[in-house]
Amino acid sequence: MNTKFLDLLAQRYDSEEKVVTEIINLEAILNLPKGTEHFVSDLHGEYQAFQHVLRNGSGRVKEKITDIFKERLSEKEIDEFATLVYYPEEKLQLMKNSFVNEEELHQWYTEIIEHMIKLIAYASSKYTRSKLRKALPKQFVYVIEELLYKTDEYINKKPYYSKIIQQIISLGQADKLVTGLAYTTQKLVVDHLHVVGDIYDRGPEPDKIMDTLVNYHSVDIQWGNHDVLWLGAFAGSKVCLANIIRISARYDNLDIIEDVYGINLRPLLNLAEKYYQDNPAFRPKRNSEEEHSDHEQLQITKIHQAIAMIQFKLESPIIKRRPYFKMSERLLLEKIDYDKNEIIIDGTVYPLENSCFSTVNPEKPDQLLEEEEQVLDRLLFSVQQSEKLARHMKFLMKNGSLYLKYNGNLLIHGCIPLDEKGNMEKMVIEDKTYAGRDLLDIFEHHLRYSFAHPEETDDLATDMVWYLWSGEYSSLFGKKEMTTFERYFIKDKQTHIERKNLYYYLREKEEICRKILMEFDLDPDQGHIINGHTPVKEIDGENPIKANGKMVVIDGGFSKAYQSTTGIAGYTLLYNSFGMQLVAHKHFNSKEDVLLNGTDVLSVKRLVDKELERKKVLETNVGEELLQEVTMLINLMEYRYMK
Ligand SMILES: O=P(O)(O)OC[C@H]1O[C@](O)(COP(=O)(O)O)[C@@H](O)[C@@H]1O
Ligand SMILES: [Mn+2]
Repeated sequence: MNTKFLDLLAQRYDSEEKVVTEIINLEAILNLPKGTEHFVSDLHGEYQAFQHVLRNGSGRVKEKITDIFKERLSEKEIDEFATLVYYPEEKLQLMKNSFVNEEELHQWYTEIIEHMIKLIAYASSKYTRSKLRKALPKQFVYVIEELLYKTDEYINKKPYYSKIIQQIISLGQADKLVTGLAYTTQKLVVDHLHVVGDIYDRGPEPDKIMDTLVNYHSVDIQWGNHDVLWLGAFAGSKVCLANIIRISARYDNLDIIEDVYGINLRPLLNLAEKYYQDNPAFRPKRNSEEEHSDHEQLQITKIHQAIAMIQFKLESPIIKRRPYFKMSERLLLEKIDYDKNEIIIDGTVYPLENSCFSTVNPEKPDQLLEEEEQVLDRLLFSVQQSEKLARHMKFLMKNGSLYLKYNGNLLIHGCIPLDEKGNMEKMVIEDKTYAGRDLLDIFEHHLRYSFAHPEETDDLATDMVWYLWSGEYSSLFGKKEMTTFERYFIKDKQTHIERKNLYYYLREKEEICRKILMEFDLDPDQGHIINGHTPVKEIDGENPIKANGKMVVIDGGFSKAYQSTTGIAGYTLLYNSFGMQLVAHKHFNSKEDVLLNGTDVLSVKRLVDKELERKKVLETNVGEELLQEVTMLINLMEYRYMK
């Protein structure tokens, strides 16, 4: 081993004792049970529902409370306790209002603090003391540790402990302590979070989800097609930008663009007012609680049309300059007979309805009006100047990837494109052929390049980000075509169908999943593929656990817009040292409902896989890294202290 490196390391571990202590510490950690991984996907802006799942650890919090207190507390008391752990600030307020005098309140504080300490002792039993310390509220570390490590045999210390608690209460620190303990518990039940894509679009608060993730103790993200659309917009893709605004208008979420990210929509509105009228196909879907005035609704409808038409025009030049995208069938503006208001697709003539083509020049249908170009330039400038968006997008890049190999599993939002024989589908990009893992790697390479060069707007990397959104062999889209145009303008529903890649049928087969795992150098006996993206329709009897347990699909529809088709309100997955469990969540009403009624017994669990032997840190990704550290420290030991 490089002695220079060892000399550097010796600066940090500058005594024999320090090296020995660290080796012993790491070896001990390697033999602890692996931490709990929590998988969520397709959050689609549903911040409240996401918060709930995060705070209750997909049922883990209540499970732990029940384990310890089922003999001592009633079901109602367990519910109340759990709610306090999920939403400490609000629940404290409610509790405080429910007591008639201070004495009662103090009595309650005393009990609840003791209960919380017990809960934390239990929830942290598989962690080292040092890890637990890091999860404790800073200002109370000393006090909590005193309370945690008390042993009941020392009866003579009892007054000392109750004195500590009484002091905390009388010094007015109880609320802070309870709140801190609640958040510590949340951290302890889930060690690491995976978000398997689609944070953005449809729902009202993706920005708040991003803020939560930025502050979360340990998280990675596998980008979804919608996330990539936002990344693309920030990276300079005008067509991605048009798409995010179109979807925001469609779902009545323009305030995310305008108020949250501070992007000025005024120029777009002016253009929209000039060229568009009311149009039923472009009215926003009812999303928010608040009613719009007719005038506001009309404005959104006009913006929706203006940006949709810009989007369609922007697609053409990309399709033309990238023949290997094989999207020429999507040059729909050229297939329109503007006099007859019809379109010919695959030899069939379809009448167009709700058309709004007043900015289209039939001779050159993809030509943008000068005004449209100006609007786009200003929008792009505004997007790339938004500090908040920059913060969120950089985080998404830093913590995200197209796919992830983690503890033997393959996490990917969409698919690995396959052909009819189940082989990895090939795609030619600039005369080179890619398939399987190589294809995904080149996609990711282009996305990262595009993000690093936001000033380039028409290069291959930037076009490729749009391909990831809607191209046939995109691992995030995984369908033959995106029929957005047909959905707006053609009545015949046959034209709306988006044919899925064969992956979505073949993934039911175990041998296909094993083959994919091997393509990614994963052990097919141990590994699973974890997917999001396609809502699992429980309602129709679809099973989210496929291919003899090798494949788990966890898009159950956090997105309210999709809950009627799935019949549930989202799946999450838990993977701890005992195995993997799928949790199906029923509809989440509101935080208020949970606070007042404790309505939280909503999850149904299903076992995906049970470990024959409890899995240790040693067998995880983190374990691998720790092992390398141990090896380095042993080298240091030999080099420095054992000569
Ligand atoms: O439900 P909407 O708003 O019409 O969106 C439909 C579009 O969304 C997509 O399903 C992509 O979004 P998802 O990744 O959430 O599935 C497209 O395939 C489809 O064209
Ligand atoms: Mn998706």
